[in-house]
Amino acid sequence: MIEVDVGLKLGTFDLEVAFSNGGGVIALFGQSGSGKSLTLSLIAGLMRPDRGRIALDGEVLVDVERGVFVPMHRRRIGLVFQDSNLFPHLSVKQNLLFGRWFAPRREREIDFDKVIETLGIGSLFARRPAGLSGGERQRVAIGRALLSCPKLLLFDEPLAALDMQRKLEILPLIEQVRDEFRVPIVYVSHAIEEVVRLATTIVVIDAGRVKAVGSPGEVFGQVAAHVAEERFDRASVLTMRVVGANAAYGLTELKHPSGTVWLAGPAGPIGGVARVIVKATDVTLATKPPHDLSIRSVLSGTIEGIEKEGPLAMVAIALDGDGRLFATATRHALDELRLDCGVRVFALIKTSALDERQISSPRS
Ligand SMILES: Nc1ncnc2c1ncn2[C@@H]1O[C@H](COP(=O)(O)OP(=O)(O)OP(=O)(O)O)[C@@H](O)[C@H]1O
Repeated sequence: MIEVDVGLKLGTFDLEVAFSNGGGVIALFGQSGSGKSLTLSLIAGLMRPDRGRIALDGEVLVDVERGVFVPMHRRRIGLVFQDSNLFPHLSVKQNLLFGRWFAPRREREIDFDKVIETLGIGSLFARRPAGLSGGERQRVAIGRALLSCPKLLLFDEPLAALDMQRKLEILPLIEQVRDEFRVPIVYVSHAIEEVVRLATTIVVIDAGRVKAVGSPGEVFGQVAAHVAEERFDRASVLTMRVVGANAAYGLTELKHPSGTVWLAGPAGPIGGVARVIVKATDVTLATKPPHDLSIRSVLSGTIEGIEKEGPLAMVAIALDGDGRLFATATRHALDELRLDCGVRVFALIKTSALDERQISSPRS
């Protein structure tokens, strides 16, 4: 259990954040410069807050009022950054063992071989970090952090420097770390696909303040207040069943009570359940079922809310059966189609807008 309630003033920037998490992944999500990395630095012990308290599993790491500050190396916290920060003069194996060295012998519960196998890094032992690809470096960095048998793992934009293919390789590994090694994680990112896929709880940070806390569905299910600014961050999380596949075209068919969504790529076994993340900007609205269009993914529902700002609008749709879907539209389109609360609509989703990253298996 991580408990954070701290304040820090740096120049003109004022950070005041409070949140706690019992386990799983807590994601700090927000725009660049909102204070996510500063919050991680305070948890890691890289910086001291001006006020407040941080506790991990009941142990107080920082209590400004009582003069408590546990130094970084005694916090038992593993760090993974965007650039892996491996020691360039050490081999991969030495880097991994360095992480191990920090764990007190009797607390080395995490099995070395299991970590190496999970991350697929056994063949890299003799190599130096400079000779590794970006994805390999991040896998070794995750291994090093995990092998220190931390009480908490901190990830700061670990995928930001990687291309899409590498991201798709590493995301499932982070999920495995979450599920198999059961180390609580605080994960910083401004990529909505990553936080929705990984997080149990999302803390939205905006200009140094906590703006929202909740599950992915709760946090991204709120109606946008600032349409223009938030439209690229707005997404819906829908629970669907995997019902079939079109192997010839590499497509997976997902069913929701309101319709069908096709995914370009795999989504787990047929019969399984998947969470699908649909960005509001990838949804088009129609008042009739579409004909003669290339769109194959269509969900039906009723408009339950509209927020307008400038030329744009954010439309919230109560899908038939269950769930809420957001769609962006221009105000011009709303007027032409006479879209208003209570109107039945068909939401068209571009299949190519959804990839494996937008799909995850819900955790128990
Ligand atoms: N040492 C410092 N002195 C003064 N201001 C700082 C210092 N470190 C960070 N800041 C400011 O604090 C704010 C929050 O920075 P932070 O790195 O936490 O943002 P972030 O949300 O992690 O952004 P990004 O996603 O770009 O990394 C920024 O405005 C930054 O300029």
